[in-house]
Amino acid sequence: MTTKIPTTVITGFLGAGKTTLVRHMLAHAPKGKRIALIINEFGDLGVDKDILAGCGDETCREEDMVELSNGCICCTVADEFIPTMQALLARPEKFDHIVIETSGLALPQPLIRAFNWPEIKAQVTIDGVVTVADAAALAEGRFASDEAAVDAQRRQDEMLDHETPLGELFEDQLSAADMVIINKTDLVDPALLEKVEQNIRAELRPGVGIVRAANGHVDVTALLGMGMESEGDIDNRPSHHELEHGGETHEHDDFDSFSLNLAAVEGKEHLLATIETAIKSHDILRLKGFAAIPGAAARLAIQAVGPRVTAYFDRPWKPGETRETNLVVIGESPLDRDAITASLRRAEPVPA
Ligand SMILES: Nc1nc2c(ncn2[C@@H]2O[C@H](COP(=O)(O)OP(=O)(O)OP(=O)(O)O)[C@@H](O)[C@H]2O)c(=O)[nH]1
Repeated sequence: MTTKIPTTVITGFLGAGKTTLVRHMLAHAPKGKRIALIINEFGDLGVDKDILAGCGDETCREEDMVELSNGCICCTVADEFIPTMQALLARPEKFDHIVIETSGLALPQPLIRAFNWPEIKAQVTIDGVVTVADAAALAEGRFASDEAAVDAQRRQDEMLDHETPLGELFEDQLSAADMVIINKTDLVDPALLEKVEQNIRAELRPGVGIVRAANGHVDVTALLGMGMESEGDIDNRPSHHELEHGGETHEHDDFDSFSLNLAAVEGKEHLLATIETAIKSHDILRLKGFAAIPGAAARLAIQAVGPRVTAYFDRPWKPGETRETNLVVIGESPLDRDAITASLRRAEPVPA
């Protein structure tokens, strides 16, 4: 009997901390364990892979990372995910574990179901589905922008089980979970955190564990080796989208993303302030990328989740690398691309 390779699926909304968790997992995985990583990202810049590849640990080998950037993994199961998995399994090097980071907008259910496809079923199994929840976003009510209005509407219309696209997607991600990590606990006070946890618990299947964390710091040995074989239990993990739209493709047309290149920026503080203003003036859910700061020998990684903008120099520029600023912007459709672009271009130096 061949032993199947365990695969951990990491899901969770945009900016919840999936990449941060993966980085922690790779850094703290048992020595000698070879882990392959499949990264799927909404937006076409490949920021997550770049961040992970910059980690420098023996476990973050760039050749063990595969990027699926052609749309959300749940919509590209047949065309992209299965062939990618087959190619990974056909490699001469053997992996002990596979980790899949889905995009923040992915429905986990189609991906879980894919593990029942004969092409891969014989060789891999889902060790566990881990859903990362953003405690700060939940505490601030960012998933249901007007929860009271939605509830009032619900009371009037029993058929209306449709929340905001964000709320619905988040519930699909929770119902798929074998374990939920409530992340960003450092940003939320304990009483509110308790409420967040209660709300999450109400959406989970019985018995699903909840772990609280900051910066994805969880016990990695508990995370790898859950042995859930989740693909066998897919019918118990309902998805709003699948129930309401049958087998129709999930188009993600509720969300939009575009990337922007700035040849030069005036300076770090000015750039971050400009981004903050753009986020406040437009409905941007997520913004990330890398910036070339004048005079800096390292590139600046920029991360914005909702109103919170952070930045750090992640690695030195490589010799010959083009020093430029690339940002990806994600939000609910329709994004006013022209206005957001104009707003972000204020970070460029004013011509003399
Ligand atoms: N304060 C705080 N920030 C966090 C925590 N976890 C992650 N972050 C920050 O949140 C931002 C988003 O984290 P990521 O790990 O990139 O989130 P993600 O879920 O991979 O994002 P997408 O792939 O874009 O959906 C980064 O700036 C992280 O440093 C946490 O526990 N506390």
